[in-house]
Amino acid sequence: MRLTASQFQNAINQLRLLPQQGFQQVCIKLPKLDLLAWLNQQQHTTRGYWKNKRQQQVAFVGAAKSVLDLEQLQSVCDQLDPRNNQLRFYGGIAFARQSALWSSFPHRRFILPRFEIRCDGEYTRLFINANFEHQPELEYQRIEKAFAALKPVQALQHTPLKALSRQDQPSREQWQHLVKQVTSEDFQQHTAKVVLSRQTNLQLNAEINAFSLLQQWQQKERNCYSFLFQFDGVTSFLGCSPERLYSREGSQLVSEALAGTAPRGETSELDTQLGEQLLEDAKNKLENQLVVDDLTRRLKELSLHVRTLDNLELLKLDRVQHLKRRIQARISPALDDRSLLQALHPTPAVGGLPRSSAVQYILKNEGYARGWYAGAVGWLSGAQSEFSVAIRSALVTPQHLSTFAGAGIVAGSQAEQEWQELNHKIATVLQLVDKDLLLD
Ligand SMILES: C=C(O[C@@H]1C=C(C(=O)O)C=C[C@H]1O)C(=O)O
Ligand SMILES: [Mg+2]
Repeated sequence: MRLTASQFQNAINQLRLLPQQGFQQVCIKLPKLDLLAWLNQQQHTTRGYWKNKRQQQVAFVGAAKSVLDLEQLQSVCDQLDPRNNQLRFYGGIAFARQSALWSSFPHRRFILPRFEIRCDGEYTRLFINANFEHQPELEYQRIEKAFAALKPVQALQHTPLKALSRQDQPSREQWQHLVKQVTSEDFQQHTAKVVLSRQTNLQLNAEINAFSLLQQWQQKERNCYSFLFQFDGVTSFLGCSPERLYSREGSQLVSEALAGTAPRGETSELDTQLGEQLLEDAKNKLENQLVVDDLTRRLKELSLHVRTLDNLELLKLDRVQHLKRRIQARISPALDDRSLLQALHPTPAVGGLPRSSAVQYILKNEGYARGWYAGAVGWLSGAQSEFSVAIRSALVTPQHLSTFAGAGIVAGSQAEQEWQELNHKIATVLQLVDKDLLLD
């Protein structure tokens, strides 16, 4: 990053002219740079990355403010100016259960980064954020220190790796048992859908670079959100998710039901055929419809007006294609992101229906802690926000990678087919880690 000491000093002088209270921000124009490569060089314990489907991306380091619980999140939402879409808190909320593996990813974690570099195609800009809730002079010292620690960008290296072992939780046998239980007549009478999931653990022969992995992954999945969060300098949660939880611009809210899956075809004819079959398939349509119904019901309780677009669309990804229905709503300006997140998450695309019994079943039976997998990740500001459902994701430490996949189990689901659906969903990342990794 070519930012001179005098440019930085100018920015600090600008900051001093602003009211020395609350959260403040200044911005400097930069030449274009590779954000993931830049992030890889930084030494700050908090690092993160976000890219939306319009290819607008941001890399951030350090934290001017951290939010760890609902009360703090509420207080931040209350403080944010409803006309400002630049002061942004990035982070996420977990699915539900935590474990030692997820120790730096608590139930909720949002940060106002110390430094953000945003790149939206036209401009590359550095934002410096300040938190004047405490002593301003101390805050200036922190900013100086974080600035002094910034490192110049260096190209990312993509090192080939080998997986030494693979372990699935639940195992194939356990999966068969769970699917049988959920599809049984008795169970179906009270719970129509449970999204069962699996954690696949890989032990690697050498150190894996999370930034390089994400760079390769997002090149394969351009129709996706792309994200990375690291809060302890070591453990990264990253992924390329096709699913929007919601985005909000003022009182306009956009959401979607993304559920129902088929693999991609090897030829374009086969691919079109698989897509057409998916659009007509009763089990997959049911998976999707249950998400539509629940999201519209919940949004109706919160909104002034809700509209579900009539047509089912296909969303084509690297290894799978999905059914998608768009949903729009007009919300009251008084409704904040804390309330929206609480109302909409977890949708039946990752939990099930009814929510509470499906989630209880998942917690009791999956046999591992989902952590931030199937949670919600994104950012919020006063005027705007954007959240993705954290699927197609992985938790990465230097020699270990856990990746996750779920499948909506409804009446008519077959255990073996659903197991294959999980494999299709993780194929993109597995092949990037080790191109010889065989799917079972
Ligand atoms: C839960 C996941 O995906 C969800 C399940 C789908 C399905 O079962 O068809 C499709 C998209 C998502 O709603 C995942 O990828 O982990
Ligand atoms: Mg499915």
